[in-house]
Amino acid sequence: MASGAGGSVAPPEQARALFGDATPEMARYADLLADAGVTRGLIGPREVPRLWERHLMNCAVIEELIPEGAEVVDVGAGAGLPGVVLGIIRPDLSIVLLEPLLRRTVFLRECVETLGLDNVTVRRGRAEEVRNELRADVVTARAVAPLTRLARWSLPLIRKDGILLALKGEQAGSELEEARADLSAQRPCVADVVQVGSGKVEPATTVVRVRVTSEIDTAAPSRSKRAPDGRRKRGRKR
Ligand SMILES: C[S@@+](CC[C@H](N)C(=O)[O-])C[C@H]1O[C@@H](n2cnc3c(N)ncnc32)[C@H](O)[C@@H]1O
Repeated sequence: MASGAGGSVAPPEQARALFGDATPEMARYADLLADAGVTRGLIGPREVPRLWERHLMNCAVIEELIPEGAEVVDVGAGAGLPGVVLGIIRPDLSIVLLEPLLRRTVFLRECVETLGLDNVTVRRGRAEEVRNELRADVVTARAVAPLTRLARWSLPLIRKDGILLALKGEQAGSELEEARADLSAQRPCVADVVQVGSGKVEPATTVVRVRVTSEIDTAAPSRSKRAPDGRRKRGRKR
């Protein structure tokens, strides 16, 4: 991994409280973002002082919406937000970081390798190109596209009873109301806006949650083998 940019930012007290034992690993990821992430133009240098509060912690709190052992696709992962964060704090999840741009996938692969995240894989491509190959219980997306377009790309990837979690800002409610009819026309679903992380992050993270209530009509193979009890095997290479 190339180095030489902005150095590192120590985790604030609230981050230590939120991440617990995962804090050192999260700090390594923060260093990768602050260093190679900045020199390669994947995040702006002005983001470095607010990496923890605005990016890592803000992303991490969505984990409370994700069921145990879920298969997750992070659409438009960019430099790994929220997918890498989730991979660090939730080793039970199986996560695909889906990203079309080569230099971003190179960085993501380096992060996965450096952090030893064997529950995370990187896939180069656009969401609309992988609908016959990838299936997810949960699709996450942050700062990727307006909701209608994001849903058009993402809903075909989601299993029945699976969810799209779109991290949005203050306009989430109005964006959802404008998109609601279009979402239902794409696939039967129910959608709401939820706040997560109250008391852990300030402000709380706003998420548009879309639960798909219909089966996918085309079959695609599962990405990972489940144990006989239906749960994924845990464990991580260090
Ligand atoms: C503004 S960045 C956000 C990255 C990251 N999620 C974050 O919050 O920092 C949007 C990302 O979406 C990716 N993207 C754009 N269109 C896409 C598509 N159709 N499928 C998957 N990713 C896409 C872009 O390449 C870019 O990396």
